[in-house]
Amino acid sequence: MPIALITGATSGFGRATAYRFAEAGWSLILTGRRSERLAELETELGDKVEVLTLTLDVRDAEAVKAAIDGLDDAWRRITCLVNNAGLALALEPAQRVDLNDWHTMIDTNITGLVNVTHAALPLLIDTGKGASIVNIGSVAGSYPYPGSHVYGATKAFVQQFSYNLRCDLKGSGVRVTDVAPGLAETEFMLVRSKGDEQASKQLYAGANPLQAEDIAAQVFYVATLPEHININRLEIMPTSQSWSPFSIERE
Ligand SMILES: NC(=O)C1=CN([C@@H]2O[C@H](COP(=O)(O)OP(=O)(O)OC[C@H]3O[C@@H](n4cnc5c(N)ncnc54)[C@H](OP(=O)(O)O)[C@@H]3O)[C@@H](O)[C@H]2O)C=CC1
Ligand SMILES: O=CCS(=O)(=O)O
Repeated sequence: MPIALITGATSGFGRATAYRFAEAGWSLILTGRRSERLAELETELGDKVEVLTLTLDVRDAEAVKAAIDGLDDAWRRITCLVNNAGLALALEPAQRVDLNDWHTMIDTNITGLVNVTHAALPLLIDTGKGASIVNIGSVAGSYPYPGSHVYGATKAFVQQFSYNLRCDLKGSGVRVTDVAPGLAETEFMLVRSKGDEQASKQLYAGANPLQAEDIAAQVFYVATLPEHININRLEIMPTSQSWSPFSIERE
């Protein structure tokens, strides 16, 4: 069975993606920081498919490398890497943000993603044709909005890194896709608001947002296309979400 390595599998898109690949019988390497949630996933999915869980903080380059280098032969033929672990922090405008929040987003969404990619690339290249890297970007990487500051910038990195990887992976058979969702109901806003359940409920209320399963279906779709097809970028919004006019400050 093909193997998917999914980062941030303990919640939201990552968790739903684990379920989607399990439905198709894939073997799963599931990672996240919360070991108890990983253990739950192993219990829930382990009787259906092969599951290996790795408690990992993607920001820790050495730990990521040790975990991936240390995979047994049976787990090394990775067909799909889903770089999903990530977060937004801070709802304030840039001039009022705690600098630590910016660093956490950069360390997780950029450094974490490149840590995992760097460690997994040799394995994906060994797998060759049909292998893929699915990076979870965001509409925030393409369109500015107030309060997006470093979060949107990290997702712009994800998009460009995905395109640039394609250039270097030419001839290897490994595909790369930037999946860029818009408003989606997960623990994302709970994390962004630092635990404010009311703020999270309010954001999604009446908006008919994307659900984690909607994104999982798209990730599975791009990873299972015929091997000669590479979707470069897939941008997905709920129908309820669109753009506003430019904002003009008048005298
Ligand atoms: N929901 C949305 O509206 C959108 C989200 N996204 C992106 O989708 C991705 C998934 O977010 P979503 O499912 O919504 O949010 P969730 O908060 O539900 O899930 C985030 C996941 O990332 C993991 N994670 C966070 N930091 C780290 C870390 N340092 N090391 C390892 N794992 C980490 C968490 O696991 P744990 O805490 O156990 O480590 C968790 O499993 C993110 O990259 C996010 O930016 C993109 C567009 C829209
Ligand atoms: O990445 C998340 C989507 S949004 O909140 O920036 O629209």
